Amino acid sequence: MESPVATVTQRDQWMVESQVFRIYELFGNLPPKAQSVMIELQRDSHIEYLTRGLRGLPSSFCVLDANRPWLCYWILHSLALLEESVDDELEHNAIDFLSRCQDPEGGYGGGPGQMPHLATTYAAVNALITLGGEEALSSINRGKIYKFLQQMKHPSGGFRMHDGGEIDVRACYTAVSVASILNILDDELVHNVGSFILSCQTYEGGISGEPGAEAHGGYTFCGVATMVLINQVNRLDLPGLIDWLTFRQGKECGFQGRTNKLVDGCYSFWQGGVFPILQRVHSTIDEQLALRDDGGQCTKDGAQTSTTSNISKEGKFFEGTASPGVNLNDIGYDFLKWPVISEPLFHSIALQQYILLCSQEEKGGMKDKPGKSRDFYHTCYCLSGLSVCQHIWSNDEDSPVLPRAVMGPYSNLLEPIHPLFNVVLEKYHEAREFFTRD
Ligand SMILES: CC(C)=CCC/C(C)=C/CC/C(C)=C/COP(=O)(O)OP(=O)(O)O
Ligand SMILES: [Zn+2]
Repeated sequence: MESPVATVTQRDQWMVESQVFRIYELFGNLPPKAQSVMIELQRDSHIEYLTRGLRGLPSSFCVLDANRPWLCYWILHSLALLEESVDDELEHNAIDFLSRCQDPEGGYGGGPGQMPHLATTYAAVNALITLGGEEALSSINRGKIYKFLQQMKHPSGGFRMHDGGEIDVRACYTAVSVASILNILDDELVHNVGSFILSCQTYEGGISGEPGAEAHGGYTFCGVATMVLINQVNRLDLPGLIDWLTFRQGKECGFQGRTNKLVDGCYSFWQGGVFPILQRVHSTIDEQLALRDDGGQCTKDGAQTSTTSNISKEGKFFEGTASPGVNLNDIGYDFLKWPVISEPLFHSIALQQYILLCSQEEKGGMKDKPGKSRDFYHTCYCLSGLSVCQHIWSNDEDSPVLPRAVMGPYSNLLEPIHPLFNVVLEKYHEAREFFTRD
């Protein structure tokens, strides 16, 4: 039987060839001026668009009234990726606003006085971590957030988005991501989360929002990142996941969110962002592939059916409890040191071309695709995806990014992110130090 590795590599090769051909066809048709303008990241225009958005936040987003912590995160994270800081007044206003979104009983709502919600809690916490500094970080009431997370925990193992709300993979990710980055993740919160996510991996290989639904990029990122953070990534069928994921990069060079749908700039992160995670769990992938070659059953609980004793360092599975000797709250930090030996399984230059040529607005901001309007959500996730593409060839956080990894001039280079939390790496380290000191 042909090895699944060979299949992935072969398909990857075909994909690369067709994309390279397609992009030169597209790019070659642009007038020379447009080529040089568009291939460059319009850094100043993006900064202006984002800063204007942040200034207008208190008054101009009535239609997104329940999403204002998200707007803070999308804008602040985009600015941080562009290595741009905000002035003291804007920073103070953002901290003050987010503090007013914090529920006295724990968690953050979509606006002051609104019911706490896991998605806006994730957004608020990531926004404050992105701002950094004593005022922002100490404004987060971790004890109350822990209580809120306990209240959202459902007997199935999953989490509800809010009181009486939906139970899905997004809720698992936002709860686990917040708990992990704030150093409050424990066995009680983790109990059966892995089984819930496992029940959402579909026959296609990707992950859906809830059992029985369709695999989708947004939920796939959430599911994979959560499984790593709870040390259970080996329970997923990783070769199946890679197969699904690699086929989501289309001939337009961008990613689609699900089979037979159109590509969209935001999936540059939701799909593209899974690859740097997979690169760090290569030994678990190899183990699952070896199990297939051995004729062993490569079930979703691969570690349990392994015929070998060679269980990889990362992702040992112990249901309901942390693996002995593993501190759950250290996984996100240790993950950064896990060795990267495989090359990315997608075409990172082609994706940068899609982002810069098709998603970028010359006047600032990014969008789904040509013909659509720019918005802060797409700006955040296109820039996050662009950063992933540029840094994916670097083996560790200290090795420099080579010019050939960056599409366009080297000045296009963005700050690196922590792949599991999607916050700028430097901001992550500051938060880690702050929340682990006693
Ligand atoms: C951290 C966090 C809260 C993550 C959210 C993840 C995320 C983006 C989920 C996507 C949800 C979804 C099914 C969109 C489909 O939209 P569509 O039908 O308009 O788009 P499509 O045609 O591209 O599938
Ligand atoms: Zn989109």
